[in-house]
Amino acid sequence: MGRHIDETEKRSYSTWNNIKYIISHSWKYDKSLFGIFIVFTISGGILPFIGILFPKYILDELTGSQDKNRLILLLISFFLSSAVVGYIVTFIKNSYLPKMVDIRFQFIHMLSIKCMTTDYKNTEDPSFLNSVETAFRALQSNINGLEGILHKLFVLGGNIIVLIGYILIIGRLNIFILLYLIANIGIVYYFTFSVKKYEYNKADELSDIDRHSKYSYDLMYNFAYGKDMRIYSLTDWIGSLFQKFKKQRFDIEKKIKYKYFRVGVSEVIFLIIREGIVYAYLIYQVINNGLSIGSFTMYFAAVASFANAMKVIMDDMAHIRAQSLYVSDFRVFLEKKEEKEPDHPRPLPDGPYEIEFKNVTFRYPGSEKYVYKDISFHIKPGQKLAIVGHNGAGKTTFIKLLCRMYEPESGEILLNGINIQEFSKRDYYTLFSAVFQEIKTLAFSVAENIAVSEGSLQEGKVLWCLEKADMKEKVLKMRNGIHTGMQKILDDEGVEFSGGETQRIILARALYKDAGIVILDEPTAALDAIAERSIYEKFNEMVEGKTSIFISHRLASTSFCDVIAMFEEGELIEYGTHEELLDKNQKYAEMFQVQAQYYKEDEVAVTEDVAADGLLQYD
Ligand SMILES: Nc1ncnc2c1ncn2[C@@H]1O[C@H](COP(=O)(O)OP(=O)(O)OP(=O)(O)O)[C@@H](O)[C@H]1O
Repeated sequence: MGRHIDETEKRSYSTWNNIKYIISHSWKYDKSLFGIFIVFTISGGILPFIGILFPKYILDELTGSQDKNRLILLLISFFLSSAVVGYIVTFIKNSYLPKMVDIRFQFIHMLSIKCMTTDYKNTEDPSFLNSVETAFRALQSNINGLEGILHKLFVLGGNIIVLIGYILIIGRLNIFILLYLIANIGIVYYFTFSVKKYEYNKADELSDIDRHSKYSYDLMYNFAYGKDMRIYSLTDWIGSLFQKFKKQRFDIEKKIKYKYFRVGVSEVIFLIIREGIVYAYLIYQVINNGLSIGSFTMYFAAVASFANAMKVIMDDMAHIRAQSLYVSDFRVFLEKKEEKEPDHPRPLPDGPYEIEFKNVTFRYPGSEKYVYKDISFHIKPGQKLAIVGHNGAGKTTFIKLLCRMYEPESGEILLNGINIQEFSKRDYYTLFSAVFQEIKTLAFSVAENIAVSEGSLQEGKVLWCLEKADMKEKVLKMRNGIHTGMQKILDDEGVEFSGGETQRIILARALYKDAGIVILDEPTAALDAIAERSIYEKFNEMVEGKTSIFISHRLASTSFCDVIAMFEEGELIEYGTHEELLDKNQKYAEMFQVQAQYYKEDEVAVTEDVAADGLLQYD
């Protein structure tokens, strides 16, 4: 049995651990960044001192011996060194930015792969969907999240060198002034971090709001809902929902910004007190203790810059700590446990395939209600099974379990006698050609849509499948034949097929895959009765020898199957051939008669003996 994800297990990583994680991945992606980092750190560390030390010596020279040669040498060295080092710093800044974006995209790729490969059940789980939003927060901007940390780490080295330099300079002046400055700035740092922490704590709430607001936003631009929007006057309702979510977001952001504003005000007050005291001390030293003007200027600049350097480092560290929380969410998401794959997966058996549900009990995660309680049945190799039943009877759930989208709570599903969980999922999926209820085509060409599951596109095979799905003629008449784009999202000249035509393309895709087990979950719902019959006749021929499962509400279309299973409220209530079930004259027969009546009323003649033969005929 696979293990369900425990959504309550929200772990977190320390900031240091996240830093190591980011550095080790960045090293893997782009080693040159580290060489750039060393040069940048050294140049960035030297640059501010050029601006502090040279003016001191120039001023001392001017107020002292006034040696012209020495003054010229000092001035030339000052301008040359600031130009060269300044140029290196600017050049490197411009060259590392695109590299960091590239690294962020590598992490986005990791997230995308996780989203595309996670257990299917997660995609129907709201808490999982929320955690996707939260994880993405670590990747959606240059200045925050993962890339934000990388930027800060990049400048942190240079800033630390600068800070050490200032500590040495100010420490020479007075150790207590130094300690006072450190304490004062430390308090401001504490305020800043607490607001950042508050902002992070609101992230889950914001994720939830964003998910709702994104959904209503997407609806407004999704023209597939165009008819419903107009007929059911959904416009105002969806518009107001979007406004409501935007307002909720705005209110939270307003609170966060207000907290930042308050921190900003207290920062200014602390700054005035801090610098006022230190500058008063410096002036006192000049007047009473003979501090030279050159030294005064140097200390003055060092104190002003020290506070700034320390604030920058503190802010950067607060930023790294706060953003590290998002990185933790990202990592926790990536590490979310998936259903355990077997350590030594069994090789797939050869077809034809026999399927057995053995005492299967199942309910959806988080749901009280059982969809199946202890159901057992058997599909023989190469047999065509039809599953029928009212809405919500559990037909699609049967397919989800068979395709390993969910695991049974108890019981087993066997393929040729082997529990399906003993195969790797990747291998197992290759066994199925499936057409699901929700028709999803891609905005690529007809041929790509059909051959998408295979590595190579064989045009002849595509045409053959289109012919079987009764679409060849129509597609070949289009401007670019099988290379015509579907939908207009990526191709202005893309075609919009009708519901029935799209369904045929999807059927062609299932034929193209030519897998050992065929699943059709209401594949012909959008087809008219005659088209449906024609498709089924062809499919009947195509699935010969393959194990196939058909789900349909139209009993006429399932009656050609070898055996029929009727579900009701998660129980298998009837099982047998079409004729056997008609003879039994119970629920299946009743449903069949009602539908036959419906067709008759629609002036579609149903020939009794053909119906008994298993196929409804329409004149
Ligand atoms: N993702 C889900 N989470 C929770 N319950 C679900 C989920 N999907 C389906 N159900 C419930 O499981 C039961 C069986 O649903 P299922 O989709 O298998 O029915 P069905 O027979 O295929 O219905 P229909 O003919 O309408 O397609 C229903 O009560 C449904 O509400």
